[in-house]
Amino acid sequence: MSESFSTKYIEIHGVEQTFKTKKGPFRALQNINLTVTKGEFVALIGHSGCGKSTLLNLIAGLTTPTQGSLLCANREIAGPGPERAVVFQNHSLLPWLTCFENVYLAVERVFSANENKAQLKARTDAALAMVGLSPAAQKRPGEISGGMKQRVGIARALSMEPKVLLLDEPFGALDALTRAKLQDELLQIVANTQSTVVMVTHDVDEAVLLSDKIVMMTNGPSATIGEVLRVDLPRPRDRVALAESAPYQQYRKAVIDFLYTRQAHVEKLTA
Ligand SMILES: Nc1ncnc2c1ncn2[C@@H]1O[C@H](COP(=O)(O)OP(=O)(O)OP(=O)(O)O)[C@@H](O)[C@H]1O
Repeated sequence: MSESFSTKYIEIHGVEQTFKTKKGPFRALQNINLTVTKGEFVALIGHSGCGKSTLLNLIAGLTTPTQGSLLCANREIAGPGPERAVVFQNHSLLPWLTCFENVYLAVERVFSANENKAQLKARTDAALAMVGLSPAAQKRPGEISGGMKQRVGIARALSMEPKVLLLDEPFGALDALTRAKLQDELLQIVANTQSTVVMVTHDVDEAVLLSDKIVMMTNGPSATIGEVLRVDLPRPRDRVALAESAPYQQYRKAVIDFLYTRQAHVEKLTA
């Protein structure tokens, strides 16, 4: 197997997604072609309603395309799988379980066939430690902040050791300071775990700060990929130093130009 072949983690070929609606078929996406390589951080950005979540759901295997194909690690994506963990904006934790139990549930599902309880517990502890949540392990979601809940969601996803981490606006509901802190933590975690990440965002700065590649989508209906911007900023990235740098500003401007000049449609974007 050649190196370039084996490092393609996600391949999307000619994908179209049409929904059945009361008013007839609605084509949300058309002709989507994209490759995400191992260890790459990809941001999906575009105006509200263009189809970012639809595309992420297809990669997650929560839906199937009406045309085209999606592969993960050279295998057709035919449904959800532990190699593709999803973190949603609303953290979707089970409120009656502690943070530890929420993560343990996922660990158990993926590893219980081959590992004993002590090993599963160690994995859970390690995932919570990775997001700095060991002290809150025995608390329930109702007893912790929104940012902490989101960290539990990320810990739960990471605990499954997924090949790909799929993030659907994971920080969208958080205040600016918490959001910045979690972005920095995510950068650190991704550097440590070498994870492959696809993240939906509305935030231009978030996309430039985190990504290796920004996939800019045209407006729907029948949205497609308008442009892919490669972000060649060195890592580790420091938000304060970067904000002043000329290359950062150029990447930022390229995304803003695409969104506001070429796909003008003002809604919900943070620039
Ligand atoms: N199950 C569905 N049935 C019918 N239409 C749908 C369905 N899911 C999504 N759509 C439509 O497909 C389009 C894309 O939706 P999607 O949620 O993927 O956009 P988005 O870019 O993620 O939006 P936002 O940024 O606001 O979250 C929208 O017009 C939406 O109304």
